Amino acid sequence: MSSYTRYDGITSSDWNSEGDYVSIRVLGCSGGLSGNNQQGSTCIQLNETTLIDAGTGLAGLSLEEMQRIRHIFLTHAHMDHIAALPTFLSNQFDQQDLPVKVYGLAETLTRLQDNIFNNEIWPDFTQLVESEVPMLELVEVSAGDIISHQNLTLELFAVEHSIPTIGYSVKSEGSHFIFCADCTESDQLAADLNRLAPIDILMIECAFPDRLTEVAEKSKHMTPSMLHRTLAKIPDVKHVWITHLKPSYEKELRNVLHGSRLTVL
Ligand SMILES: Nc1ncnc2c1ncn2[C@@H]1O[C@@H]2COP(=O)(O)O[C@H]2[C@H]1O
Repeated sequence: MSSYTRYDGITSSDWNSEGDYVSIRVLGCSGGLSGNNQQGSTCIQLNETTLIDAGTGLAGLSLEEMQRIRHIFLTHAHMDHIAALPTFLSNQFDQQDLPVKVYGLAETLTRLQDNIFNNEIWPDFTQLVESEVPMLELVEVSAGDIISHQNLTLELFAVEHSIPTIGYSVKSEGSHFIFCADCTESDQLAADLNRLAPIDILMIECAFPDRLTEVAEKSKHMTPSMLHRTLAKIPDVKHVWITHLKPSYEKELRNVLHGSRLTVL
């Protein structure tokens, strides 16, 4: 039986009684640098070798666990989703089965190559850097792609955010997990989630309180009202995991985010 494990060790039995879903480990899902509960920013482990995003939550893996990661599917290039990628790659010197494959939209990969792996901020690990094979391979993916990856089927869908961003539907042995990444309310999001349903677990964000609706609209995030309106349109979801709370508003958001199928991570 698979289980869900959160970064702090909470397992599937805390979330649901069925439990027989794809194994997901949420290593981090904060919307920033969280000071209160040590939670890192976005990083979700799908299996022993595969992550979605490489935020500071990645630091929750042991060195040995990090050195087994060979696939990272990125949602977008914002820092809270890639912050740990450069130093994570440095830990791969002399390891087997290189390169690490990092998958993302063309716009995401270009931003990484131009602004991070440019031999100024960090070495260009897509080239040989004192290792026998390059440590990093950038693999372009697109919204609409369906990827068979090990025992998982990943379906990529575009979401509305301030830079090009994709969400991931992850199916495994009859279970279905969706990570919407950073996104704001849109008709397209509701339509895509209904098209992809039924959904066992929907991981979706809520970054700002309603009083900051204007900021949420400008930065393309969700408020509780936006989230509730979205969820009201997608009935076929068993569990909703709410993520990406901005640390400054976390207490305020936790006070208002309640509902029968909702869990705030
Ligand atoms: N117009 C804005 N006003 C205030 N904060 C913003 C604005 N645009 C972006 N941000 C912040 O910058 C952050 C960049 O990463 P995120 O999209 O997770 O969240 C964003 C917001 O916290």
